[in-house]
Amino acid sequence: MMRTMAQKIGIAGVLLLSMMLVMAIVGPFAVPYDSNEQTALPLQAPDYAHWLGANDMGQDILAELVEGARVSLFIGIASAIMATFIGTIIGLLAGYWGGWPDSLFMRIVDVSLTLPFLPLMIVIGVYLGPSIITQVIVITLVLWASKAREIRSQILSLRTRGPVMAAKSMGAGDFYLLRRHILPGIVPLLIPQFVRAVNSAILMESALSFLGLGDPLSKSWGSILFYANSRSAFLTDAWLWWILPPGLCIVITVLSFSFIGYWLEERVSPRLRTYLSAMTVKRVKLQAAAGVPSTSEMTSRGQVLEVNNLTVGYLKGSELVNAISSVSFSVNQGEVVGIVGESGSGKTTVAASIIQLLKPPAVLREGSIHLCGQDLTRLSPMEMQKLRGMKVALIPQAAMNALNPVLSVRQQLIEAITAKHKLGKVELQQRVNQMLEQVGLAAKWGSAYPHELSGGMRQRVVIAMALINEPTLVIADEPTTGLDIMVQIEIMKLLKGLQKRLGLSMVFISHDLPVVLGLADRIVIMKQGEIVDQVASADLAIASTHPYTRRLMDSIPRLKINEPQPANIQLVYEHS
Ligand SMILES: Nc1ncnc2c1ncn2[C@@H]1O[C@H](COP(=O)(O)OP(=O)(O)OP(=O)(O)O)[C@@H](O)[C@H]1O
Repeated sequence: MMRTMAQKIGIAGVLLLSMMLVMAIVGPFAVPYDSNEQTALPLQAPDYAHWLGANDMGQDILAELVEGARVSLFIGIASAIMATFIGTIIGLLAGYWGGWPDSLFMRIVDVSLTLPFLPLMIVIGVYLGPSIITQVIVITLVLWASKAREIRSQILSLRTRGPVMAAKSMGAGDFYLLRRHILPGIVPLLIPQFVRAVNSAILMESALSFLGLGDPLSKSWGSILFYANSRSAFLTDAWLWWILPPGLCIVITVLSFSFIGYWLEERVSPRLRTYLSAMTVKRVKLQAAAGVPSTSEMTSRGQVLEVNNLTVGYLKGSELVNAISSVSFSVNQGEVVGIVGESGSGKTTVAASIIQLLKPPAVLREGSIHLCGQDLTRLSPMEMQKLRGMKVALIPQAAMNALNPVLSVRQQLIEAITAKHKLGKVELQQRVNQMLEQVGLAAKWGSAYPHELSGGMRQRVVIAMALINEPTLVIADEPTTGLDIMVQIEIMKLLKGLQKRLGLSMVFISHDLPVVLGLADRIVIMKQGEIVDQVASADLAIASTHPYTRRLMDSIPRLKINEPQPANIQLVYEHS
């Protein structure tokens, strides 16, 4: 069975922690601890042959370590549970209800975060008396506030997310929202928080006890170090048997919790889990890919893009399910290739593969994507980043998602240029104005923010951003989705004009055959992840005999009842 790195680390963490737990739980039966007898260990080094209990002194050390494991683990885990619990409740109340509870709790959090650790211990220790409980209270007081703040900010972001708003609009109550949407959203945050809290608490307890502020009646690993230090063990040979063992126990425990936390974080966060699995599979598969045409071979064919045998899968559990299989097509210089298919046929997966922005759990299993002779599947992320915008650009589906709401149109266009070129201020402004004009927006719109524009205008800005660095290939992934029919026609006219004027090579993706026919020179028809037909647009009505293509054509609405199907569908779009 193949294990991810996180799983291996998690297993190491569990093994290390088990050692410590066995020591804490079973240890006292083997080496009972008596606080009256084992308070003053001698200074001279023991006989190491008898270290593990064969003589009295070895037995004393072991008994103290075992007792230390019980005390340190108890304080660490108890403080972490309390700090995480209090932090979660306060963060939840403040973040979810806002208003005065938020203001009140956040002021308390601010004050708590400024509390100094040592004076707090001394003050509370004086009032309550030094004990394990006092240590748990002080450590909890120090740790809970940062947890509350993290949880609050997570909830602030969760409570305005789409699913929560949708549930609210359906009349869902607060309890339902908290149980179904908010709490599951913060669990992935709680686990690493708890583990970090255990580690911090163990380290804090050790530090307090080492400084002599621990419980004098119990022996933690920190107080063993305190006694060792007070009898100058750091300066003599005694460090090896008096300081090293408790020090190692602290390190092993902290490491074990960190390892387990890392693994648990991956377990409870599906995104993280699929990401790691996808990364593992991707490496294996791509190493296996072979036999792709050489760069010189590709260039001699004169194609801008050649996709060969592309297969991409999505990890579902431990299974890799193909979303697209053996997809092959090419785009010539100045040609527009339309990819048409019903929802879920794999169009977006093809687009994301070309621009190498497949998101986990997607795995590029095999195939090659040659852009101007370079196989994009073999480029490093850095090399690919350099090509994006310059050689290949994407016009995405939802313009609003592609634009930064806090930057003006001009700032965003300037950012797109300066990411790739060094231009002076005047040249930058000229280029931005020129691009705005090319997409049919007056220069004054440069100072507008995305929310001040209509959907069609936003889409124009996105087109301007994609074209501003004059890419060789443009991928337009359903660029008219969500726009009304008149704006769709405007955007299609704009794209067609730009394509002709700039001689763009383009992959145009849509589920709408008439829309694609209005622009594309060649049509690639996809169904269930495979290409089922490829034909020149002009010949589609006559040349294509594939039943699926014919069905798509039959589904195009006719303008008049009883009007015969036009021979060239391209006319339908142009007249509409
Ligand atoms: N994140 C994902 N996890 C698992 N499967 C996915 C994921 N994204 C897409 N798929 C699957 O991949 C297949 C192709 O999806 P893709 O989005 O590429 O299709 P599409 O043709 O672009 O659809 P649409 O037109 O609706 O956007 C679908 O079967 C879909 O279920």
